[in-house]
Amino acid sequence: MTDEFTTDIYYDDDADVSTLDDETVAVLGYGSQGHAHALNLHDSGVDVVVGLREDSASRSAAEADGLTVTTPADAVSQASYVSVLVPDTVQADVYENAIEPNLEAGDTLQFAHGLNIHYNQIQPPEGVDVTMVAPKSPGHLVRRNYENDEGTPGLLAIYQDTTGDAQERALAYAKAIGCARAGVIETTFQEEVESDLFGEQAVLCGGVTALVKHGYEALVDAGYSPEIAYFECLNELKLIVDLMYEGGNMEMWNSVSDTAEYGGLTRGDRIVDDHVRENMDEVLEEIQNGEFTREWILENQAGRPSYSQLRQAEQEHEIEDVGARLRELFAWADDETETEAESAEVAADD
Ligand SMILES: NC(=O)C1=CN([C@@H]2O[C@H](COP(=O)(O)OP(=O)(O)OC[C@H]3O[C@@H](n4cnc5c(N)ncnc54)[C@H](O)[C@@H]3O)[C@@H](O)[C@H]2O)C=CC1
Ligand SMILES: CC(=O)[C@](C)(O)C(=O)O
Ligand SMILES: [Mg+2]
Ligand SMILES: [Mg+2]
Repeated sequence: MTDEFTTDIYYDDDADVSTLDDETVAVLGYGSQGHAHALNLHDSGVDVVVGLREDSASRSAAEADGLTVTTPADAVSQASYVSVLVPDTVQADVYENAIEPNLEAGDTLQFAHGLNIHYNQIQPPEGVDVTMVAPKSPGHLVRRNYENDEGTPGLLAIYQDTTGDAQERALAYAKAIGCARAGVIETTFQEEVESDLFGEQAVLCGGVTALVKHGYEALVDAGYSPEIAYFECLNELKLIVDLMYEGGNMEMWNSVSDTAEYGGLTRGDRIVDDHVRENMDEVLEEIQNGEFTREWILENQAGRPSYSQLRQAEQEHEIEDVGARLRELFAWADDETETEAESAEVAADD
């Protein structure tokens, strides 16, 4: 563990996967996170059973991957460690119908996102440990990094420690899925939920795609070709962010031209200005006061009308078609099979 920072960060040497030797881990769900956790745990020598509905399209993938698959209720009844990796919006229902009836004293109930616990959608019983191991990465990269002998940073939180060794078991789990290779930061359910919801809304998913689309539209509306706009504002973003990922903003600044560096440093704050920060603070407030979660729960209860409409509009944005056609022309495109994300998306939709 390092104490260089304000939080405790744990690494492989701080955890022992053999802690789980006598445990059976039920992984409920086999989508983005579920398939990664189940396969990484399995490859780390942990006894895993996957819990999926009888009609789930994910079943064939999990069985083809050599994993034992059963229903969520049966998986929980077999397990002493339950990892809830179904969508946030169905967790309360799965908990009520499959988990709670089969949970036993001394079991671990674990999440990869704290929303349902923090916003009181699930009230766990006394007598069980309630933990969180939350990878800071999309699931298919949690798997890819593990297979490449790398890892993804993760957050670890203990909501309830009845047995006295909740943290030891959660750390063993985090190591088994590869997070301790990169660092496991101790936090709380509240801090994980609020920072994760904010990050995905304001920066990683919402903010960045809005920036890309506005940049694309500004160029195309000014008469530049869609192909140039796509390569400039979307494709090259990965290459830029790769440098930031490897060595911080300065590695990127050191690699781009002086012209780009001067232009970026002088104009960047005009594009993402104080008004954007005010909007960020407003979005964070909606997360902290529960407004976002209430809205998301009501949206699902209504059958996702806005979600479906927004997703359709996103799919129909010109940049999607231009990008798909350009990616097909990449010299290596013929080698591509269905991407992991696409296969995880299929699994998630069932
Ligand atoms: N997607 C990501 O990369 C990340 C997700 N998380 C968290 O991980 C958890 C799982 O999310 P994802 O992996 O994105 O889910 P997903 O949508 O990719 O996959 C959901 C899986 O659950 C199954 N499923 C759906 N409804 C079900 C039901 N009623 N009963 C049983 N199985 C059902 C689906 O067949 C699928 O296998 C969530 O709490 C999420 O917030 C945390 C970090 C990152
Ligand atoms: C991949 C991830 O960390 C997210 C954006 O928080 C999520 O998928 O919920
Ligand atoms: Mg996240
Ligand atoms: Mg998230």
